[in-house]
Amino acid sequence: MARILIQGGMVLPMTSRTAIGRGDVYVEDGIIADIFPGSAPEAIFGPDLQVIDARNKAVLPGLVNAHTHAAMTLFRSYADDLPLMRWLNEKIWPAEANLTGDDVYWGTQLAAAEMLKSGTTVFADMYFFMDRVAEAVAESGMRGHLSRGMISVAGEANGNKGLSESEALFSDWNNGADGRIRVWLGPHAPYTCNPDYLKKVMALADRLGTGLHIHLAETRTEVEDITKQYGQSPILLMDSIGLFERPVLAAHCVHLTEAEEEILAAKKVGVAHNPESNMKLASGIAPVESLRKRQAVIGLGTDGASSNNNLDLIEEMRQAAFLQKVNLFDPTAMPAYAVLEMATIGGARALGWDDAIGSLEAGKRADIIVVNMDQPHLCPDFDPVAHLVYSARGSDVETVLVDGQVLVRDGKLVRMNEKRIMEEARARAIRLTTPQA
Ligand SMILES: N[C@@H](CCSC[C@H]1O[C@@H](n2cnc3c(=O)[nH]cnc32)[C@H](O)[C@@H]1O)C(=O)O
Ligand SMILES: [Zn+2]
Repeated sequence: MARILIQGGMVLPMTSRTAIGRGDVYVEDGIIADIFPGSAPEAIFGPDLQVIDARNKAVLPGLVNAHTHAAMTLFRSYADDLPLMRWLNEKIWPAEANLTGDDVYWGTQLAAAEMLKSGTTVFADMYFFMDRVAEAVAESGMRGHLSRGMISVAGEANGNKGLSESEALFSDWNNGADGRIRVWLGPHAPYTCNPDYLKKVMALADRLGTGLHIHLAETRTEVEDITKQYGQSPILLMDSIGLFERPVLAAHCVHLTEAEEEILAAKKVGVAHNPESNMKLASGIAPVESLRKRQAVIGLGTDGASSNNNLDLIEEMRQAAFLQKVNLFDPTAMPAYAVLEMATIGGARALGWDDAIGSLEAGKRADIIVVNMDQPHLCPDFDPVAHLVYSARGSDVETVLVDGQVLVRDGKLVRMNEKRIMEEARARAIRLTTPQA
């Protein structure tokens, strides 16, 4: 039996703010067996116990990246300073047309390396060649919530391919990698999937017993175009076709009326908030403080590295807080603990994975990060929550466990070959963005 004790840290279980305190987290065979306030009893110790010293460190659940396109790391800083539709149509989609499965595999490896080093243990991904994404997730030791992006606007054959590949991905990989992979369906957006197609996607999801990951209400242009085409906004259109009657993870949700906020909250739609992508593409400011007050389910995402341009959720937390505060002229809006909840248990709920991850509780999987707080920019020690959200950086993450396996130690990747991954990514990025003769 593999036994680990994370000893003497400031434990933030993310079950409630009052539960925060010094303690020992005890892991057995990949599962959190117990959390001892103060210190663990003598009986726990023994020669087979691996002890991780967490004194002057924060111990919290692994961060949940609730929306990304991992392999888009290959397009990091390839196309900047453009609005969404020009960015997609003129730069990203033409470059993506050259992608191979190997590119997606290496791009995902690069993303996994970056995410793990900054404390992210699970990511919700929507892309293509998803079997190769699954392979990279399996090898990296991370957890993946994977969806094959599906569209209907490129023709019926393409739409059907999306459906059949999604079903194959589900049967090959759902609960794969020792349960570290779950598969949902990924209809891309209302402007790339028409209602008839979405109904087919919904039927498939119900037959498989799984959920949907979609982009919704990202830009004003989307809301205008969909309203012109179908007579109602993206959220109302989705509601009217019954999309929200099953688990849904909706990325962005930037442009909402109050009635739409109510629908998202009432239907328990998981909202993936991506403040940096929304700022960079100038999409707008999602009303997440208002959604939070309505008890909506909200997670935090980075979106792809090509619209962020990194996958650092610690930085994303800070931006999420500041954006709400300045937008509402209210410094009490989106307080630090609420942001940390979005990045952990909120994200886990949005992914429908809070049965197993998102908080430190006996019985949950041991996805745990240890952050070094013994540094000038995190001193003195008033409030570890505020430090994590307002002062910390991804590089402060020292140790990362997924399923009880140590994947980052002393800030270094244990099983991944970072140098090899970067060499592959550099070469592939150049090939992908060079016009073919
Ligand atoms: N284009 C694929 C299906 C979509 S995969 C997911 C897609 O989302 C795109 N994407 C990335 N970020 C965003 C965003 O913020 N909004 C909308 N789409 C995005 C990304 O470039 C990728 O093409 C096909 O032909 O089968
Ligand atoms: Zn996206």
